[in-house]
Amino acid sequence: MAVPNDKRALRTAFMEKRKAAAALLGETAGPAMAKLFLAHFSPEPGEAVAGYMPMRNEADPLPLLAALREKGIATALPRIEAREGALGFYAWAPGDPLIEGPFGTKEPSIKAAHVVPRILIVPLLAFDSDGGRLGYGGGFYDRTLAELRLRHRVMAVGLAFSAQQAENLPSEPHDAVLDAVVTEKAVLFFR
Ligand SMILES: Nc1nc2c(c(=O)[nH]1)N(C=O)[C@@H](CNc1ccc(C(=O)N[C@@H](CCC(=O)O)C(=O)O)cc1)CN2
Ligand SMILES: Nc1ncnc2c1ncn2[C@@H]1O[C@H](COP(=O)(O)OP(=O)(O)OP(=O)(O)O)[C@@H](O)[C@H]1O
Repeated sequence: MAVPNDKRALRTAFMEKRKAAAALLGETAGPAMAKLFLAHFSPEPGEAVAGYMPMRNEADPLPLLAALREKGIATALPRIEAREGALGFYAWAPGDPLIEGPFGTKEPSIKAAHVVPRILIVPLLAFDSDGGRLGYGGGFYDRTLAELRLRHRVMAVGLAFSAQQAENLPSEPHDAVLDAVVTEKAVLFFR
């Protein structure tokens, strides 16, 4: 099935909004988001938190990953294991080596240990007040959250600039919903 036209136009529009917000807020946003996350979520040691390596003006989760690591919480990054599949997660902390992955991503080394995360920090282009999420269109997080949610409770926490909030994103049956979003200003809970 073709990608709905409105999703494509929204991707272009929110790529621009995210770029402007990143330029405006600079390096202050990542630490502000880390502080807000830690004020609302308290992962237990043993509950791994998955983040991502920021690309193309995405909100920066590295200050948060570093803070979690200091508290003794295991942190991980995704690896694209199959184009049509779910992401795999592998142990990684700021400073650990990275290798080039598909689509311009950077991934943990092949020696990193496999991790099953309970909290996922999710990258996005846009979110809405129902927890709807727009990504790059690969469907990776939709498939990953659907698969993980069959097995155990997961918290999917979007990380975004407040300027990435959309009115009403188009929603398709396969779209996985976010539990919360952390911006530089607030934490929003959706379910
Ligand atoms: N930082 C980060 N890491 C991530 C994601 C992400 O959104 N952000 N992903 C989230 O899923 C996965 C990677 N998925 C991606 C999917 C598509 C493109 C991409 O550049 N797509 C092209 C179109 C390519 C095509 O049509 O073949 C584009 O948007 O121009 C990038 C990453 C896993 N790692
Ligand atoms: N649970 C699923 N099972 C099989 N295919 C899926 C599933 N979820 C998504 N897809 C596929 O992924 C495609 C892209 O989905 P969508 O446009 O919602 O991506 P996205 O959420 O914006 O991207 P991403 O999650 O990679 O950031 C869909 O058209 C569909 O073919």
